[in-house]
Parts: sequence; C-alpha cells; structure tokens
Amino acid sequence: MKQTKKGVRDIALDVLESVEKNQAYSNLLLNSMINKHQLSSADSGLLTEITYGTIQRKMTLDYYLQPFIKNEKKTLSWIINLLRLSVYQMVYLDKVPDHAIIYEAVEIAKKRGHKGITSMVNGVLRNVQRKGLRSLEEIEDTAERLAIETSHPSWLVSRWIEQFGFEKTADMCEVNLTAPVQSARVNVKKISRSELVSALTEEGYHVEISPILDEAIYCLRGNLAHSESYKMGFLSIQDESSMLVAHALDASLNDMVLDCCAAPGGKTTHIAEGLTTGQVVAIDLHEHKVKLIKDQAQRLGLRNIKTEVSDSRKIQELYNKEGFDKVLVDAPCSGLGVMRRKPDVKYTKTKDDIIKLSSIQNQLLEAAAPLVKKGGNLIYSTCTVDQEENDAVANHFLEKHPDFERDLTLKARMPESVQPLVIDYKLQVFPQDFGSDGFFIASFRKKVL
Ligand SMILES: C[S@@+](CC[C@H](N)C(=O)[O-])C[C@H]1O[C@@H](n2cnc3c(N)ncnc32)[C@H](O)[C@@H]1O
Repeated sequence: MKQTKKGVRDIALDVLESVEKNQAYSNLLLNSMINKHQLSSADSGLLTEITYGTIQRKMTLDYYLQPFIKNEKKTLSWIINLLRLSVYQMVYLDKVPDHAIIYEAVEIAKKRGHKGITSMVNGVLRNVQRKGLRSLEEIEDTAERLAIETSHPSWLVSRWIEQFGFEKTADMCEVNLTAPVQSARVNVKKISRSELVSALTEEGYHVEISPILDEAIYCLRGNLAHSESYKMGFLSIQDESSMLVAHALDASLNDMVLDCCAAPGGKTTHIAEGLTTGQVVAIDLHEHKVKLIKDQAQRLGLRNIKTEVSDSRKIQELYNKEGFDKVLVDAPCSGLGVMRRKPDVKYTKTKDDIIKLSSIQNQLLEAAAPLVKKGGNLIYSTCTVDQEENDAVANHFLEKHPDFERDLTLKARMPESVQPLVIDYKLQVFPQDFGSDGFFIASFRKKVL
C-alpha cells in the first residue's frame, strides 16, 4: 500500500510525543526524523524550529492554553502537543497565517482522532485566535512570572535567583530561549584558520572568525557537519566554552595527559591537536562512546590518543600514581548550561539529579588526584550552571586535599575577553556572556613540596 507523505507538523508532533514520553532526546530524534523522511533543507529548518520552539516555550504555551481547555488532565497528550505546536506557530512565527495553522491542526486531528477531538482542537484554536492570549502580568510573584514567561521550572528559577541573583537569572533564562550559533574548532595540525575560512566559503558556507579564540570560527549559514572540510578532518564542531578547557589545561609538546571522562572526544582531540610527542589517554565508561572518540581521532588524523573503556572512579587500578602531567575531569553533569541545544533537559532534571551528580563528581576528582604529577594540573569542568555541582565540588576537593592548591594562573591562560570572568582559580561562564554554553572550570595544582 502506498504511504502518504507525512507533513512537517505531523512529524513535529511525533517528535514532541516521543520527547514527552522520555523515549528520546529532541536533538537526536530530530536528526533521525530528517533522514527518515528525507526532508528538504527548508522543511528540516521548519521542523527544527517548530519542535525546538514548542519544547522551549512549553510552560508559556500551557499558560496561554489553560483557559481554553476544559479538562486538561483528561486530554490525551498528543492533543495537548498538537495544540501547543499550533499556538507556538500562531504566537511566535509569522510565516504562516493563523487560519492555515488551524486548518492543518484540524487535518492532523482528523487523521489521528475521532470527530469530537477534531472539533475540540478546532474550537480551542479558534478561541485562542478570537479571544487572544492572557497577560503574563496576571502572575504576581516575580520569580513565578519569570519561570512561566521563559518556560523554566519554578524550582530551578528560584534556585538560580538564590545562587546568582534575579538579574543574571533573568538574562540566562532569556538567552536559553534563543538558537545558538554553530561554532567550530580548526584542526591546526592540518590547516590554518584563514585557509579553512576560504575553503568553507568556497563550499558555500557563511563563516566568520571568532573574536574570542584563535582556533574558533562561527557558521552563520549551513551545517558544518555536512561540509567537505569536516570530512577531511579540518574542523570539529565544538562550543567555544568547551574549547576553553584545553586552554585551562595548557598541555603542550610532550605532556602526558589523562582525560577521565572523554567521550565523545571533543576536548581529547582539542588537547591532542596541541601536542607534539605527548599523548592523551582518553577514558570513558561506555564502549559505544569510546568508539566515538576513536572515530573522531581517525577523522582528524590524530595518532596520539589512546582510548580505554573503564570507570574512572577506579582509575588507580590502571595507571601509576603521579603518571600524568595534566589530568582533566570533564564530569557528567546536569547540563543546565546547554539548554539551547537540548531544550528538553530543563523539564527532566531534578534537584535529586544534582545531588547524585555532585556525589559522582566528587568521586571522580578524588580518584583522579593521585595520578597528577607534582607541580601538574588537575582541571575540573562541567557544562552546567549550578553551584552545588561547580563551586561546592571544587571547594570540597580543596578541603580534602592539602596536597593541592588553587591554581591562580588560570586567568592568564584564558583569552583576554574571558579573563574578567575568572575569579580566583574558577571560571563560571553564563550563556549570556558570549553566546557560548554555560560552563564551569576550576584549576588545581599539585604542590611540589
Ligand atoms: C560531559 S561528558 C564528556 C564530554 C567530553 N569530555 C567531550 O568534550 O567530548 C561526560 C562523560 O563522562 C562519562 N562518564 C560518566 N561517568 C563516568 C565514569 N565513572 N568513568 C568514566 N567516564 C564516565 C560519560 O559517559 C560521558 O561521556
């Protein structure tokens, strides 16, 4: 039987349903849907915009929809998602007129549900169109209003306000709703930045050099992962905050480096690109993830990476004490700094996750410490914005380790525009600082004594 081609909004609804049921991450699912349905680049763009936008704004959309839905709790989740994605388009996109959005929603409802559902969907959306949206000013509590307005869970907004103040929190929540610019790192072992910019421009990409890091470029049009230059190993897709880690570690020449949580290998390969005869030992817990490091090393032509599948909490069983000049613990974390790329993260993470993660982070640092040579560096990093996983873990480590000291040279190793953000031996980047991910770095040095 011939299958009719699915429309973009129908596919968006499938993605929203799977994400809602925790069956998949939105970014991974989107990629596989784009391939499966062989979408054109215009349709891929629309699908990404509708899906991400609806997830990003879920709480605001529910606030707008609530007065129009009689029995929200009993309404099937696909119907709620269909209404959300339709209202998202009506409020935030001006490409399609409201009547066309409503028509398409009703067609999807007809295909998936019975007559009653179809008329409910039609009724709710026509009411939204006719009566307009309720004002966010109705929410009296300012923290709660910020939560609904920027669609971040209330517990997280309150937590951030307590940790960083209202203004920083509000800026962060606003920026989290925007789409990040794709950034990439030049593989300096193969090509210079200016040569890469020329090669990509010739391929039809619109790229610019970063004013922050010498090895970084921004892509303003196109996806660099599909470029010839990517296949040739001239670049890696990486956020600029992540690139700061290799600068913090400052490995060079013949340094022996240990990367305790290395997959998929973004930082391992960056570090390896800066070495001559030195080597990076890259460990990760999962075999399928270690394969990703190997694949990247091969694509980039790097032969100075040794991979290992292991639990880094038991790393001392594998390697000698004080065997490494530099050690990196880029720990598993709540990922609250990368919400623009993974919008579903904000609804799934809990306070409990943060407590569990900080315990693992402490254990990883504890296990890595003996492997650092005297006078060597230990770097701790996360892609999150939370004091319990960041400052508290760093402080706890120092309290327990009189053999380590705060490394106050971290600031000097950071690019000039990042230096003002370094406090003591720590750096917290907020997504609003440079448009890069929220990120944390702490640098410890093992005393020589
Ligand atoms: C933040 S990611 C690392 C990202 C990586 N450094 C990069 O730049 O591409 C954290 C990684 O730690 C790994 N991991 C979690 N617990 C671990 C453990 N006990 N031992 C080793 N790796 C672990 C996860 O599998 C995950 O790949």
